[in-house]
Amino acid sequence: MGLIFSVQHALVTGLFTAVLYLASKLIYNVFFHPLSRFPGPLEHKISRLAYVYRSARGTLPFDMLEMHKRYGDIVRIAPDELAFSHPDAWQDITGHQKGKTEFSKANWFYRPVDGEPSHVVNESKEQHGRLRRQMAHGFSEKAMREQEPMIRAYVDMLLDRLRGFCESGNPVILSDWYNYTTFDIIGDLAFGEPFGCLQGSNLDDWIKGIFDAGRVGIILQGLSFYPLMKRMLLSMVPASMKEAHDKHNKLTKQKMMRRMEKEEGRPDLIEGLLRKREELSLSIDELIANAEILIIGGSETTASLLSGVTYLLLTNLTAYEKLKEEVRTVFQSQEEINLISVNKLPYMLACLDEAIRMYPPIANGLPRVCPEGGAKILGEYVPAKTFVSIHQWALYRREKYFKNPNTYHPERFLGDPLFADDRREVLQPFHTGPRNCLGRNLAYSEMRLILALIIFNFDMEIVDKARDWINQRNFLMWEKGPLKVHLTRV
Ligand code: HEM
Repeated sequence: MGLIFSVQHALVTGLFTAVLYLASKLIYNVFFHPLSRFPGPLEHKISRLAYVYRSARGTLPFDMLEMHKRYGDIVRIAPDELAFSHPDAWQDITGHQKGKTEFSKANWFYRPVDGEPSHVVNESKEQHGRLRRQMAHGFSEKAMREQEPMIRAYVDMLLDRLRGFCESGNPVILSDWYNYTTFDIIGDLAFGEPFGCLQGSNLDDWIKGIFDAGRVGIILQGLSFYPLMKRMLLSMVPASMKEAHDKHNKLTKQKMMRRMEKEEGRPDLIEGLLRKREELSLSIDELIANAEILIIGGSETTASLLSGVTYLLLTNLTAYEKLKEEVRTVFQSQEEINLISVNKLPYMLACLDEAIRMYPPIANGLPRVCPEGGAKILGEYVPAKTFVSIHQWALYRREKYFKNPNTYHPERFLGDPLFADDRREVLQPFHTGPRNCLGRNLAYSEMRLILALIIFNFDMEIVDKARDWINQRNFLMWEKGPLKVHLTRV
């Protein structure tokens, strides 16, 4: 009897203490936390759960727009995180800090699994600088000129495969074919060999492994705030998943070994790191991690945008007709179209920029950490260690920065007076500052080459069922459905 009473007593006391702790934490977060003066929805101020829930549901970009509309340019989206939606936020958070400490990247987001090898995107400041300098060689103008024949060969293969569909009369899932092309190109540039996607008309298993890992990554990011639960779940990972992971790693290692056996001086994106491997103390796993991040960052982003621009053109026929006219007037044969000559297509560039605005490949915020001593962002003092982010999709859909933000108007990038008050400097899809995208020029060149050649060679019509294709959820990447298009040879 006495024992039962003691156990009951201990349970009640434990429960009471837990409830008291939680209640005081909630009250502290709302009223006494250093961020309590910033506005935001109550459920976001009290705990991280609301943010995790919106990310896991895939609606974070759209929810962020609603929150910024309601609470303004600065919103408290978690007890320890602020989201900013203003052109100046780019410089304040991601820009060069001129004599001040830079914002670092948030570990919970960039390193969701402890002990995984680092790469250029999640490295600490010093090693990042060294890696970036080396990798930059592969992104130079000279390197890109040398890479062009290889890139062109894959684009020609894409065109050949698409011609086949014209003959069959069936619609083609263009979103898949863009993915096949960009994966094959980046496979060759990062590992020295394509994935065979264009050849086999499907995504290689190795790539599927990367996508699966991405999905798991989102869950692990959210769980970083609940370490106990994370440890528990990680200990329950089924053997089959571990085996798949090991198989993926083995295949990747073989790929990297094959690349290392290739000739020295290959003009690709990994050569710079291989050349200085010892100086940079790069293990084979770190080399692989860098090649993998190039694959993820350099293919899905570009393929998404190509799908996005195609969808937006085929559902905005005035813009589509104008673009056709431009491409088919400037060029008389497809041999004239190359990485340099695509610069003669200003309307196409505007079409791409407007598509990036409406369908940015990286739609959510990539969280940074406020440095020691805190920082001023948009004139407000933000304490050290606060997570801060800029959510691109929400930023680009605000009326205060873009007139008619929900409709497709490439003209806003061509000086049309109707859009004179647009704040175009707000559009920074490749970020700004010392950690901005290294592949920006490559991405633009690749997208312009592919789009110009497709527009030159085919007339396109979207299949009716694909008309609401753009209504997608977002899990760091867009959950793209099949973009079905009828193609006719010109
Ligand atoms: C439309 C296409 C693309 C978009 C929108 C895009 C966007 C971005 C963004 C926002 C970042 C910053 C990431 C962060 O701060 O965590 C980034 C970094 C990076 N991107 Fe891209 N990217 C694109 C295409 C590419 C391509 C084609 C490559 C190369 C194959 C590439 C390589 C990189 C690399 C290496 C970094 C890391 C740079 C550093 O940390 O110093 N990207 N990209």
